Amino acid sequence: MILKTLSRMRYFPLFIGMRQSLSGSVRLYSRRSRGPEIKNKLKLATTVGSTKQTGSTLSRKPSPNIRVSDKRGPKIKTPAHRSKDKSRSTFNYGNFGGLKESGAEESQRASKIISKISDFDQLKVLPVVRNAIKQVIADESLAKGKIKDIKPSPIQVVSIRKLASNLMDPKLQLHAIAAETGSGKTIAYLTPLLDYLKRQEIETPEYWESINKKAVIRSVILVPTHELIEQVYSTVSRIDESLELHTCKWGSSLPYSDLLEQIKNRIDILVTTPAKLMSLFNIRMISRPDKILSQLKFVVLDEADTLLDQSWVEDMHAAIKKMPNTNHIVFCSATIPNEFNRTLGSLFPTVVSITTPRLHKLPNSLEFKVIDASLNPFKGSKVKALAQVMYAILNDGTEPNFEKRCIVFVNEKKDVSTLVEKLSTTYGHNCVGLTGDDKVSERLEKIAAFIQPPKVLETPQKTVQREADNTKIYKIPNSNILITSNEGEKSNIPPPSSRLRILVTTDLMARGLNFRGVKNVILYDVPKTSIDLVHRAGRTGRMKQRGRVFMLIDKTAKSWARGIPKIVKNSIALS
Ligand SMILES: Nc1ncnc2c1ncn2[C@@H]1O[C@H](COP(=O)(O)OP(=O)(O)OP(=O)(O)O)[C@@H](O)[C@H]1O
Repeated sequence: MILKTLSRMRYFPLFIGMRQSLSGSVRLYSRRSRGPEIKNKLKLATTVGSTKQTGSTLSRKPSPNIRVSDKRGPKIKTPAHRSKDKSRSTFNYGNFGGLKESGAEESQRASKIISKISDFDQLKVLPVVRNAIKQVIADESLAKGKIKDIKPSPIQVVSIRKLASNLMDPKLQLHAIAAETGSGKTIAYLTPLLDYLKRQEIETPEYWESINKKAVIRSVILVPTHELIEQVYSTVSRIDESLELHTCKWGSSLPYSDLLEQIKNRIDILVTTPAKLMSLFNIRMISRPDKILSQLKFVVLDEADTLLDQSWVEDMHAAIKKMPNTNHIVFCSATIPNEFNRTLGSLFPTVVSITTPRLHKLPNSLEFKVIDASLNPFKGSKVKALAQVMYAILNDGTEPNFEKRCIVFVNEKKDVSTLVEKLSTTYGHNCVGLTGDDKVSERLEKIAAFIQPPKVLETPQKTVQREADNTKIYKIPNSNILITSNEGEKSNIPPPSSRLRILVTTDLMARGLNFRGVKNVILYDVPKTSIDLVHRAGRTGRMKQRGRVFMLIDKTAKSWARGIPKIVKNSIALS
């Protein structure tokens, strides 16, 4: 009961925060209206500000009343009181817990559809769009498959099928796509978007004639970071040619004059952030921004739980209000926090959710290891434990022909530089740190080597010949990772710097980024919430690839942190 009241309280400031910007009313989308209409005004209490996001997750204080599992070990909670289906169990993780549980019926329905549809040809998509999408996947996906072997992922099956059912219906349609990290959600929303644009051209030729030479934007994909603009645009731009569409990315480096040029030639798909889109109304050179957005029919909010978080919801809401003729709004995320779920339900009561049975489950291709730094030989030093794990990753014989990459997540931005310093100078690693304080251009440069597929090594790694055995060997519990007590072990392998590349960062890089072929993620700090855990761990083990997550704990770690390997193994959803 305490949890419920508390989360309602936490939710309530959301509307209060909005009141300050929406002059006393919160617009609600009514069931019958074609577009946004004021349905009723919420009576709101005193005001509190809304916290601005500062390039890493919001610093929320854990509420004292949140119950964490007891000392005896993590409780796998069977929330009988919460879900009718007694057989399901979820794992209440972190200070908040607080992820929406998908109902059993919803999962069963999705499983049934997924079992019946295993090929793109079974989905109602224009052949030209289907071929373009399969080509994009074949070009991008690491599992260099042949076009004919490309199959839709579960979330792509259920999303494309659902949106295709009434795709060209003129009324406002709202969908929320949610599935585990690395499950192909980008293609899941891009396919219906492309299909919509091409059908508009084919099925309404007069309308198409009336706009195709106009200065308009037909669809927009909104994302929270510049890195995601680059990533999503690199996928979207691959279909330019084949579908004769004008695509545009509006990040930090696009001058207004170039943007104007592109608008003049019609933009079919714009990839940008909400703030950039809203700045259209402040560009002197643009006299009628409302006209430019008057033909905006398809809107996607990727990482939607961030875009409708307390720190963004005002910009987001203002942006959506400027799109009066939208046909489709698609919200997309790997996590549905309860708070987001309530916001969505209140602002957009007709939203239809599209999920898969693996929502809020960590990828089952993940090996999840918990390493207790309070044990010997680390004696409480997490830096030592980290160094040993790096040493083990370097020498465990995995990825023998490629440069290994490892992403280290910390909770606090201030710890990034200290850790980079330690790993580079004390242990000689090739290591960079990235936070929201870096310029966008620096950030893009730093992550480039992690977004690209792994680099091939000139001299493949030979397996380590262990020297005379005066070194003690430590085995990480339930893993094949052996750690020696003597870090300075000499052996006939190239220095670490040429074989392992390390990125130390915060949650800023945890969302959505498709770190292609990165096999190792280290959680230097225990993530505070299940949302952070899902997104950080989800940077590896993507689209059925293997991946390893090492989480460092010490004696201050709560018992629920130790329960993660079990929930990954048993494929239990986080709640
Ligand atoms: N049908 C498919 N078959 C094989 N690979 C695919 C398929 N669809 C997408 N991929 C690849 O899977 C990877 C992950 O896709 P994507 O980044 O869209 O995942 P996501 O669900 O958005 O992840 P996150 O929740 O972390 O944002 C990409 O490299 C993409 O090229």
